[in-house]
Amino acid sequence: MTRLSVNINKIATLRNSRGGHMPSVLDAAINCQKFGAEGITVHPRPDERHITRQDVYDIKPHISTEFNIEGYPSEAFIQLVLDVKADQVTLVPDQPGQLTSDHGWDTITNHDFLVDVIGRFKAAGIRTSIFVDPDLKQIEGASRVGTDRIELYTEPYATLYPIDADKAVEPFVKAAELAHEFNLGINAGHDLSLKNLKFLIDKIPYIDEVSIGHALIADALYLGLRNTIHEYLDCIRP
Ligand SMILES: CC(=O)[C@@H](O)[C@H](O)COP(=O)(O)O
Ligand SMILES: NCC(=O)COP(=O)(O)O
Repeated sequence: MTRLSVNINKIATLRNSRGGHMPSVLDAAINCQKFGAEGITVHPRPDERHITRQDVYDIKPHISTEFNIEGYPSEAFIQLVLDVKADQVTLVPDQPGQLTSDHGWDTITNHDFLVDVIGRFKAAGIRTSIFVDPDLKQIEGASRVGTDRIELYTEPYATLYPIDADKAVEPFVKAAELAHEFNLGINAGHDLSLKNLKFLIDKIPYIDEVSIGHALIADALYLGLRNTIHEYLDCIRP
């Protein structure tokens, strides 16, 4: 059954815009779980544009579901994740100045690096996921680096979906089928929304987890956080 992990980066964006503590990122983590979220995702970027390192420490004791920490595996990031012992770490190949995550790993050229980093997290009992494009060569490369899961980068799906849903989802179905053959767990995320989520789940029902933030927090401005989370859950389990 697919789990919904709510990414609360954008709560922190709003909080940081005034330099204070409102809206509370911790309250958001607590309430998202109370409203039905089955995980909390944060991406503490090096510039702390939204989620800060301190947020990660503040949130951890209040996670009653699953804590997924995303980021580029710099030594500082690795130590942070090991220190708080996240339930899952999602490795993304982001450069510090990137506007957002916009591509998956080259799992072939980064093979040795990923094997080393993944091995450190697995030795600590932390589930690993690596951000990948729906490229069959990269999925095959992912099967060789020891990761527990992949996370399919779904922005291309979300962009093409309104134009041609079947064409948009096709590469993701093929990538998921291959990952399944390799016994890799399958997460998905980036630009998923109330518009495109149900179709993706219908076509790939064995997705383990979707992590959704930007659109969900935007929807909550109009629907409220409780109703929004319920609507996203209804897309996953109608
Ligand atoms: C990895 C991914 O696709 C997103 O979770 C990413 O963390 C979004 O980052 P921003 O919220 O900084 O755009
Ligand atoms: N891994 C994807 C994620 O956590 C949230 O991405 P988005 O919904 O903010 O685009």
